[in-house]
Amino acid sequence: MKAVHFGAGNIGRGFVGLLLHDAGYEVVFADVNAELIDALNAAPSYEVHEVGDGGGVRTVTGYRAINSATSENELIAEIQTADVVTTAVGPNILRFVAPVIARALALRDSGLAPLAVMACENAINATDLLKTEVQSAVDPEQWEALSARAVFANTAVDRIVPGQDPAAGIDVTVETFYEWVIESAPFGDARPEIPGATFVDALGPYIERKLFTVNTGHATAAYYGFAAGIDKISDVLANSDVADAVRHVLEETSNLLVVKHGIDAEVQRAYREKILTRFANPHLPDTVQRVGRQPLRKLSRNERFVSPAAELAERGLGRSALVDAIGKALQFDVPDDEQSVEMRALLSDVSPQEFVERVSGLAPEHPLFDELVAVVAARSN
Ligand SMILES: NC(=O)c1ccc[n+]([C@@H]2O[C@H](COP(=O)([O-])OP(=O)(O)OC[C@H]3O[C@@H](n4cnc5c(N)ncnc54)[C@H](O)[C@@H]3O)[C@@H](O)[C@H]2O)c1
Ligand SMILES: O=P(O)(O)OC[C@@H](O)[C@@H](O)[C@H](O)[C@H](O)CO
Repeated sequence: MKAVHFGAGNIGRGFVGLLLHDAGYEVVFADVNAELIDALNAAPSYEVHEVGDGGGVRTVTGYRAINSATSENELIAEIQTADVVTTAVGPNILRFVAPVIARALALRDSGLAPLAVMACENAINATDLLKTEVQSAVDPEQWEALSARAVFANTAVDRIVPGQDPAAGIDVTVETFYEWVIESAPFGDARPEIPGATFVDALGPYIERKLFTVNTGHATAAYYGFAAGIDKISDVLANSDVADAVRHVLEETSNLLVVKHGIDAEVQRAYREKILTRFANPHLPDTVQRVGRQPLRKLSRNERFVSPAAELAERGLGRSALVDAIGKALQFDVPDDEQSVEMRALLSDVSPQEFVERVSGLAPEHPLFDELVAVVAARSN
């Protein structure tokens, strides 16, 4: 069995690549980072250091790595005969990897079993987005035939993989916890063999629970922590103001998840308590800069703050902690982060109303709109 994985970064090496390797796949990493590709190809294996309770060292062997920027034909040939394609490149990058997948599908033997395509990104229905991008890279008359050569399935991935110490080379430090949930319906009776993953009938509740608990809580901790001058995520919750803010935000998103998806309130309470212990893992060298990265993406319409706050507002439920956290996100000032720089420019160049429309995608008549305008205006003053 062969899997091609786009994005040999933190989650690519420390989670998706590891689980595919454990499942018996020959893993082919594709990445645009030439140094990383060379380092992977120069070593017969890399180590995944799982830190925290029950931690240990895992070794990934038998992989190859291809520079997708310079060796496109080689990559297309690999995808043509692969069983699985996964991505962990960031939702905004999916449009760049889609044309290569489209070209490989065009050349793929129609007698082969369909290629299983799964985007492993922190976004709702990321694989649907990838599929749309693949389709738009194909001649419309060919799409019906080509689409039969692939199965696209949405997934939710959860494992905290911090930025890595450059001295570690290609080895990766990760937390011990992991969860990979995959929607089963697109595969029918022919699911890919990935023992470390869980297949579910309906992914919606799982991806929303993950994004609106793990990622909303994480980003809240990052933005409050950054504003308080704290660098390490594991130190952030020791600040009682930050801990209160994170708990309050998670109570609000939990209310939504319980009402919307029928998740048991006690199960959800235990889930969020477990997550707080994961954030506080002192062995993970994670930073507020990584967790808060790309604030404009995180403040967009279908993301971890605006989506739950908008739905709570539509239902007449409390969302003040989420709105406050959005206000904290506006203080994220990291010169190396392009979206932080862009956000700061927007805050000074456009009115609060225009900022909210452009960044959150909400229309002025939405019940959350004025609350967001107020928080942006307070920040701009
Ligand atoms: N790190 C985590 O804790 C974590 C956990 C769950 C999900 N995720 C999600 O996984 C995705 C990747 O996150 P990460 O933390 O691994 O980021 P990362 O920056 O460590 O890795 C991304 C990799 O993608 C590569 N890349 C960029 N453009 C590319 C292209 N056109 N083709 C091929 N490769 C390309 C980069 O060179 C980099 O190696 C994001 O969507 C993130 O939200 C991350
Ligand atoms: O990857 P992002 O930028 O969407 O979010 C940053 C972190 O919250 C995220 O990477 C978590 O570590 C991860 O989602 C845990 O499963």
